[in-house]
Amino acid sequence: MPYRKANDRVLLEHPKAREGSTAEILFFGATVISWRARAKGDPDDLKERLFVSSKAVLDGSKAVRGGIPVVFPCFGAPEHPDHSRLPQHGFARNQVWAFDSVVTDNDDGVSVRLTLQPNSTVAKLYTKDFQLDYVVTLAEHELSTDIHVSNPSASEVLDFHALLHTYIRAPANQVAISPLLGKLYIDKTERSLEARNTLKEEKRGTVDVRTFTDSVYEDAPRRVDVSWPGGGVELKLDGFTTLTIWNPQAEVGSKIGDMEENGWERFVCVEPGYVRGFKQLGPGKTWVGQQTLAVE
Ligand SMILES: O=P(O)(O)OC[C@H]1O[C@H](O)[C@H](O)[C@@H](O)[C@@H]1O
Repeated sequence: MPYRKANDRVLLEHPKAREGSTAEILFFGATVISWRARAKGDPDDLKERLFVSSKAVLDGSKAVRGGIPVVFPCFGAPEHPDHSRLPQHGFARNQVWAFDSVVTDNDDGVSVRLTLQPNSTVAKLYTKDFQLDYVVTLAEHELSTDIHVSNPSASEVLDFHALLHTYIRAPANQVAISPLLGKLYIDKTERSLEARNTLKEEKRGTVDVRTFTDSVYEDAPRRVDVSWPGGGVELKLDGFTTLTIWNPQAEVGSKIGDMEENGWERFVCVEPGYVRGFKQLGPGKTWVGQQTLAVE
């Protein structure tokens, strides 16, 4: 059986290889907290590809610092009246999701679906109807995480942001991210509100995170290359409109309580999303954002 369910998580195991790729998903936040995989053609290269802080809290009392937290329905501090009582990045990363089903289970890989619907905790903060389905698929060299947002309402529009806050394990000071040349972005490291609201144009052929970086690019590319000497991960994206690149460096990272010592040196967050303007989803409609990570 290529998946194992425990009380608080599900473990996916690739069926083919004797010691194949694995992924681990906490029901809390539907947070993927581990993805071990090897690069194609490199049998000795099985290793962890996601960063989770050693100080991350995994008992469900706070969002996980690392892995792939799911951000919904607001990114950052709430701006929309429907979100006014929500914390930063919304509630999806702080709720226990239900294990729904095994979607596929064959020689290519294994795929499971987790779901989140309104519950009594969410209802205290947020009154809109919604249905989230999250399908996580483990293949030999790839991990796909697809978020489906549905609006069950018969009459109301659902306004939301959605984002996958992917912490890629990487030597942060050596990563090169492309292709972002010429893309417009918001620089959230700017001090004044005016500067934060002014679009900049990316002039670099490859983007690095050697200084504190918090950039929200418009017009997300369909493929993003994150590489460093000796390694890399490619992201294939569909449905997303923005790409956020975040690394707090010591300047901000040292103030994050659940960040391990010098943790910012060991990851870059590459975050496909729909976070510039709200997705306005009509009654009965579904929006899908798909991310596939592949070891290079
Ligand atoms: O500390 P968190 O709430 O998990 O947020 C961590 C980071 O998430 C995103 O990358 C945002 O662009 C950053 O502004 C934020 O600091």
